[in-house]
Amino acid sequence: MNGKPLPLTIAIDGPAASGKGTLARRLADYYHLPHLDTGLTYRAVGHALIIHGLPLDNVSAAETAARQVDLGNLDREALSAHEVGEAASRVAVFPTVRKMLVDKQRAFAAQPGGAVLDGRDIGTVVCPDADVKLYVTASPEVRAGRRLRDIESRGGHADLSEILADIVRRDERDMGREDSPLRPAADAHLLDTTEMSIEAAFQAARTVIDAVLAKRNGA
Ligand SMILES: Nc1ncnc2c1ncn2[C@@H]1O[C@H](COP(=O)(O)OP(=O)(O)O)[C@@H](O)[C@H]1O
Ligand SMILES: Nc1ccn([C@@H]2O[C@H](COP(=O)(O)OP(=O)(O)O)[C@@H](O)[C@H]2O)c(=O)n1
Repeated sequence: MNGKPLPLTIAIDGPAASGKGTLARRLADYYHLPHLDTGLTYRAVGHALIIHGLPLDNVSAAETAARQVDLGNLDREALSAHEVGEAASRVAVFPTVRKMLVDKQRAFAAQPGGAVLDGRDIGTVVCPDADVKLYVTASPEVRAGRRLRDIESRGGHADLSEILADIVRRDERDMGREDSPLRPAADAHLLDTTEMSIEAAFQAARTVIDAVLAKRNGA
């Protein structure tokens, strides 16, 4: 795209390893928008507790860590470990932690040109007025296979059935929590990538976004 009207805010949600981050980065690049992977903010909190040897149900330590999260300084490499994702979903149930992180995420989303954000509650809570909302999903088995390949590509080893069990447990926790559970916003476009390549998912998302932009332009 070139010369597309701004601002444009794109909200992408979905369960673990559905491909939302890959899609978000691709769309941000294509539409020249800043991107925030909000999962990294929850991962940063979980990671802080792990490295200080603190239990993951220590709310006040999680609050302190959440207050210190700096969006400009999120180390994707250090935060990408599978167990940090699990820790993130444990601390993500605390409403006070969520509020601190959501405030930072909303400030990012409020940039004049718009932004792409991906996570679990972007279309429902962080950016309920987003121009485009996508809910990316895929079968748990396919998602577990993708996560396993991620781990192996970083030189790690893991067991597919354990990864699958972790993913199912994380889905249940994320969908079942009281505050901001994972669910598609009523006006989200569903994108099931179970049998879609990264390129096909990108093209499908582009079709949705370009239709929204065309409508906005009165086409
Ligand atoms: N449509 C797709 N088909 C195949 N692999 C994909 C697809 N989308 C993403 N992936 C791969 O799956 C893995 C998880 O994707 P990622 O974008 O990190 O998921 P999420 O952000 O939802 O956790 C990555 O290795 C990515 O390259
Ligand atoms: N907007 C968000 C983003 C992540 N999270 C939590 O953070 C965890 C890690 O998110 P992530 O997006 O990095 O995880 P993956 O989908 O990459 O495995 C999720 O399992 C959620 O519990 C959240 O509650 N809200």
